[in-house]
Amino acid sequence: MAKITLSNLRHSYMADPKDDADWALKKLDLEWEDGGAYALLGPSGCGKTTLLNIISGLLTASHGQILFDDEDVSLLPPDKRHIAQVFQFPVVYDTMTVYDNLAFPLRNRGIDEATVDSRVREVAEMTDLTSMLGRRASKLTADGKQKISLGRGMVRTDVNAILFDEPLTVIDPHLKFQLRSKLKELHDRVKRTMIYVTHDQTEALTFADKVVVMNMGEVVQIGTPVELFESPQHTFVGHFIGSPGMNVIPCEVHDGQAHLSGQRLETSNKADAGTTHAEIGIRPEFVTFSDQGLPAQVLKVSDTGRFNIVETNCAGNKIKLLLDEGSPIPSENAKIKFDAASTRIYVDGWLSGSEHRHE
Ligand SMILES: Nc1ncnc2c1ncn2[C@@H]1O[C@H](COP(=O)(O)OP(=O)(O)OP(=O)(O)O)[C@@H](O)[C@H]1O
Repeated sequence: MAKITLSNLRHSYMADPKDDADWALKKLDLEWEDGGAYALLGPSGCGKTTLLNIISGLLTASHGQILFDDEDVSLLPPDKRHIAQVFQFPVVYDTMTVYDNLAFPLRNRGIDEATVDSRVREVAEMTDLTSMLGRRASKLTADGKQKISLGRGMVRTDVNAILFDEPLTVIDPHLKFQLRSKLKELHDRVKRTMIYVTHDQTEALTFADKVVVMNMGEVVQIGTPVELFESPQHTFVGHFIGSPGMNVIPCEVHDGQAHLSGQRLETSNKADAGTTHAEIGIRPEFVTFSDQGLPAQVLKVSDTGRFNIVETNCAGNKIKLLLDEGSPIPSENAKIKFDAASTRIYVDGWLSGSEHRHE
């Protein structure tokens, strides 16, 4: 197990990168604690796989360093880094038994058979494979095979970290929930540094203690699931996390205060000095119908079971509300109100006044 530090890391696939867009990874400085459960979350193309490959050594970064427990491993080949990786598609030897598949990484390193046997049985028990140890891997379903991959990722005790690259892609939707919870449980038991890459917020938020949210090659926020929900540092985080995501509404700024349709809005922060145009971020959970609010027209109501998602038009902006089922929805003369403590001003996408603001 190891603490992993990324220092001043950048990567471009181009020989001569010129502008910002030429970098698959912009400047990254990160520290992952020993034994932590992390998720790397972001849309397709944001640089997740590039970063995983740099950690495992399949790719050498154009700039910067990667350290395991303060030792620079930037130039070490993959087999010297002691990283276990679980990929999107199960990597199993079909002709071998489940037992032999799980034993493979250990036998490959010359571990004695008694240790192999006890580790294989322990990991099989954790991954619910005990009753299948004698079966050929080819006889298992896709999720069974992916459990073998997970088991193989965990069977070695000498790994610095286990990397999961979208490991639930091939799993049936109804089994995803089961495997997601399993992974969390496995982390709690083995306490290894685990990094889970996904574009699915539910997977990231269920698994990780801390989520690293990436967009266009940069980290926009690192936080616990609650922090990402309650205080998004960037409109991207607000919009990407949550269902539906945060409302992001252009507004005018006078003397640091946000105005919408000529009305001043109560917000939890002020706009940076000199700002005239900005955006308001407010989650649908914190918008309500109220006689004191801004005039809005109800466009659509979607019933999700426990909640209603109400889409409104307020001064030309689409604003969503998330209401408990049974909460009244006005049929005319609707007015909406934002909860002041959860209404934030964002400038150039970043939370106004925040230290995290991009330089
Ligand atoms: N081998 C490569 N050569 C050139 N460009 C690449 C290569 N691999 C990735 N890229 C580019 O680098 C950027 C980041 O890609 P990366 O695969 O790391 O993103 P990702 O977040 O893992 O996306 P996905 O979820 O689709 O795999 C993208 O713009 C991609 O087109």
